[in-house]
Amino acid sequence: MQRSLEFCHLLQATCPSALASFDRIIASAQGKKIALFLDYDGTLSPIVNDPEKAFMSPEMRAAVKNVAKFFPTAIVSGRSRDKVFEFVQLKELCYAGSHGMDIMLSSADSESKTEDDKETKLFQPASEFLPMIIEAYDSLVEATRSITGANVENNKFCVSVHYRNVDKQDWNSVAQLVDDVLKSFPHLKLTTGRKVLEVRPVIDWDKGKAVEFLLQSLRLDDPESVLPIYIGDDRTDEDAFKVLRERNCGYGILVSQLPKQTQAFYSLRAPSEVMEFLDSLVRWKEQQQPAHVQE
Ligand SMILES: O=P(O)(O)OC[C@H]1O[C@H](O[C@H]2O[C@H](CO)[C@@H](O)[C@H](O)[C@H]2O)[C@H](O)[C@@H](O)[C@@H]1O
Repeated sequence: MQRSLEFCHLLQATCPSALASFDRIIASAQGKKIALFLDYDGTLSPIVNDPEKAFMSPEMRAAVKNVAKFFPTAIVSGRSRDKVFEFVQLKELCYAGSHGMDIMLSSADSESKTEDDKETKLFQPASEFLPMIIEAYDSLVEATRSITGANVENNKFCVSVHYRNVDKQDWNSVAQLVDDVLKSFPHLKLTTGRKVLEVRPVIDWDKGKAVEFLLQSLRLDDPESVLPIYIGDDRTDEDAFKVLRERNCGYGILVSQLPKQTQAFYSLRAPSEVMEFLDSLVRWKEQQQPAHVQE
């Protein structure tokens, strides 16, 4: 208990709580439109052992639905776009799957329009890698078959090799097997996340680039009139935090219970605090509406 309190102080010291700093955050949003970017696993849903069961709560879904009524909102996830949509189930959002390599500008539009219209709303900078990713997925499944608890997930333009449920003494073997497979795929690279090894194309594209692309495409790239806020918990979210910090145009919010090196400005300790933050944004916006609009 003592130890976790100390950690908490350290994190607060380097990266203040977004809830405690809420007034300061909204003060810098005065006269601007807030644009929200939300990671999924560990941010909107708690981390669980089975990636197929990482459901978000109905309360969190309602909180995201509510913020999206007031602010343009996008989900930016390492999951495949289809999978993360299956979890979130909100048509009013934009979705960037596969760590930003599969962007659908508006899922609401995607159902009602023709195939041509759909294509103009889709951005897939790694599409040429699709056959290679399928091949790598098959090889990784085969290579890790003998490791109890290892789980390979196909995220369309990238592949996740999970070791959360693998005995700790076999973690190095998983890493070695993945390295060995990658020797046959020089155009794929490895990144790491929360008890997961992520295999993806070597292209210069990440969640940071995806956020820049979304800001531009949605005409939200004027820092004088837009304040982007990105909330995420993982290493891959750091690319997005960095973009906002370097452009000096918005805030990254790291979701973490432990102190971490981060490019984020603020922190929240768990998805429950993310929900509280989203609810606070909605309450603040509702208070700003003239009475006749609220009725
Ligand atoms: O960018 P994200 O939406 O955060 O996706 C990153 C990875 O998230 C998922 O894995 C993580 O969450 C799982 C469920 O809680 C957990 O079991 C796993 O250990 C975590 O690494 C997802 O399954 C991966 O494919 C994503 O790359």
